[in-house]
Amino acid sequence: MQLVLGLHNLRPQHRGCVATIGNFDGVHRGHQAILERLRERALELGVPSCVVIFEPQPREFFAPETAPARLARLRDKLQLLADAGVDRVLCLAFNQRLCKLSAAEFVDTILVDGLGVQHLEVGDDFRFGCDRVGDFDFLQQAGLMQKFTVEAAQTVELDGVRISSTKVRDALASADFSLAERLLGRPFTIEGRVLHGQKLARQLGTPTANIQLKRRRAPLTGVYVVSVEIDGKTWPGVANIGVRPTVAGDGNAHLEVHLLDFAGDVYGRRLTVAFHHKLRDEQRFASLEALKTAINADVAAARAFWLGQPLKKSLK
Ligand SMILES: Cc1cc2nc3c(=O)[nH]c(=O)nc-3n(C[C@H](O)[C@H](O)[C@H](O)COP(=O)(O)O)c2cc1C
Ligand SMILES: Nc1ncnc2c1ncn2[C@@H]1O[C@H](COP(=O)(O)OP(=O)(O)OP(=O)(O)O)[C@@H](O)[C@H]1O
Repeated sequence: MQLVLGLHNLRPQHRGCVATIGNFDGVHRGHQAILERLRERALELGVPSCVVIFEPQPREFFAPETAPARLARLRDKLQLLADAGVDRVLCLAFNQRLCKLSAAEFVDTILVDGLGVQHLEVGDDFRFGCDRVGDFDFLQQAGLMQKFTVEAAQTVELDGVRISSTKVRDALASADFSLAERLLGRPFTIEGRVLHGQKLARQLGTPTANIQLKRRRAPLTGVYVVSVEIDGKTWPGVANIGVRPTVAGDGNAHLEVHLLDFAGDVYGRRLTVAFHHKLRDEQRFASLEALKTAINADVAAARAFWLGQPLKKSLK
């Protein structure tokens, strides 16, 4: 999959494609259906498929403090789009200039002049352009004039409710991991590289792998029963995701995993963590001793959870 960063990096050879536009946070089953249709259209027309995404996402630009935590980092989103067979991603900087483009300017500059789009695939609720005035009808009218076709993808629902990134976030916030899995079409996982921590965990009796989240906020916080994939092998574990109030961290979200039956060095390795069950909220303890007692209880609860439960071999 080819990644084009910014409109200015589009070249004449990039013109001619089928495209879709959106945040695609988490690449859930609704997104997957659009991507599937996009792939079919690309094959029919003999042109590449292109997904237009924004960085930051529009809500993060307009309201950075209240925008929801992302389900996946940009790197993971690109991997998921590549896995869905997308040929090209155009990642546009969402800034003052872009957000002021009218719907007509957006179509002319990005879709027609930039991408030479032949077919557009969007959800029926898709809105774009300054003040979100552009919609499906607007695109269809523009397509008639500028010679591209537009199709509204059928809404994908689960139990009568439209699947959305928001619904996945709600499922994670209420620790309903089986619902999250049904919305995503795969288990919810967080992937990252293991960094060196403050080396306090050893003193607490439970060594932990500190996974770099590279984001300020995570879509879930608390203590969880997890499984962890390392080099294709899956291990049971218990994890804390949060700001670690007892040891006064840097204010950023951290993910720390204690692997139940693993003895070895994981520094620098990439781990994939799948969440199965919430044990409790993160707490500020009065002493390290109290934190240690709580962690020991978490480990015991995680062992009890895994007793008699088969570990899924692969998280993908
Ligand atoms: C299962 C588990 C539960 C945890 N629960 C909390 C908690 O409730 N509150 C908190 O401040 N830190 C919690 N922590 C994080 C510890 O504060 C952290 O592991 C410790 O500070 C060691 O950090 P280090 O790995 O950077 O040395 C938890 C860690 C684990 C593994
Ligand atoms: N359940 C769905 N069925 C069909 N199309 C969808 C569905 N969800 C999103 N889409 C379409 O996928 C494209 C990208 O969607 P986008 O990620 O911007 O929104 P979303 O998933 O609804 O997220 P949010 O909850 O943050 O609004 C848009 O064209 C959107 O209309």
